Amino acid sequence: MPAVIANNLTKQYGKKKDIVQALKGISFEVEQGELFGIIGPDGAGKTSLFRILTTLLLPDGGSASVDGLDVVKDFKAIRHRVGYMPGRFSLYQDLTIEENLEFFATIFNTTIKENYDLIKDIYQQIEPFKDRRAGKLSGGMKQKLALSCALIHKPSVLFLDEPTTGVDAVSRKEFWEMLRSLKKQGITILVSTPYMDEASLCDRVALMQNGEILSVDSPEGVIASFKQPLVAVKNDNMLQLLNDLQQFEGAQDAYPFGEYHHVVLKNGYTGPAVADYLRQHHYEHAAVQTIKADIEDCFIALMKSEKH
Ligand SMILES: Nc1ncnc2c1ncn2[C@@H]1O[C@H](COP(=O)(O)OP(=O)(O)OP(=O)(O)O)[C@@H](O)[C@H]1O
Repeated sequence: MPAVIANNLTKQYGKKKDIVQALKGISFEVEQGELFGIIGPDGAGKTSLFRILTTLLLPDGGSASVDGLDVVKDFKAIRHRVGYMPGRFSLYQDLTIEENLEFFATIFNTTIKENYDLIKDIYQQIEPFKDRRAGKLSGGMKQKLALSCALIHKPSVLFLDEPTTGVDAVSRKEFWEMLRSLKKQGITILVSTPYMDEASLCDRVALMQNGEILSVDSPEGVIASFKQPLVAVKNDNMLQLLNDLQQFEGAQDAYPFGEYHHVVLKNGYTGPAVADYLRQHHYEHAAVQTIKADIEDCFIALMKSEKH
């Protein structure tokens, strides 16, 4: 039995002229023990989806189950089985680290001691500061405390809504390592993120945009679906270069990518054709390299093809 099943979920906000269709019929399944990513920009509908699956919001249509339990009918039972780390900091700022953790343990009728093993690796990193108020912690420490609190009742499915947003690169990396070790303990994890590069750290990812899921696949599967030739181009005047690349008849798309511009070529065009075009436009020293698509290139292509 899959750990999570979403079947044609819909959700809208507002009335009449101001209606926002936040979820437009979302369907997917997450297997037990999977680390499943939901990647999408702000406003894609990730929070609405997580709030429905954690029984904090009712869907307008469709159905969903977690651990075989229905999110509407069996909401009470589900609440004991899921851990939820909301996007915004959810802890009590005036309580200390230890008091926050005790509070969450008490609501679930358990104790820190009882489930210490599960949170040990994470909690030990902040335990030396256990008397510090949550409001006075750094972003990375808050994140570790919030994760400990979401885990303290030993959930079988963990929902993490944008846990790495606004967190520095080192803490982001550490956080993903923590998730991989939680996965080894058999916990199913759904994690949402706006960062496309985090997709490659998941077992499978769903790409979400405007209330719809555009694809569900393994990171390798997403990359394999990219069939167009791709080149990376660099020169001194990157802004002018981008404009010129976008005018190239063989370019299907051109966009900034780190210190390069990536150009997706129409079939039949190759790197040397791009180099010729640039020479004709007086770029004597532009570096043009044929490259393999990265997961971000694949998502950009999927999102743009959906928009058209
Ligand atoms: N309570 C609400 N009332 C009106 N519109 C809402 C409400 N909550 C969300 N929305 C709208 O629904 C859409 C989806 O929002 P949601 O928060 O689910 O997306 P998200 O992917 O989590 O984005 P974010 O990271 O910005 O929270 C957005 O257009 C948002 O403005």
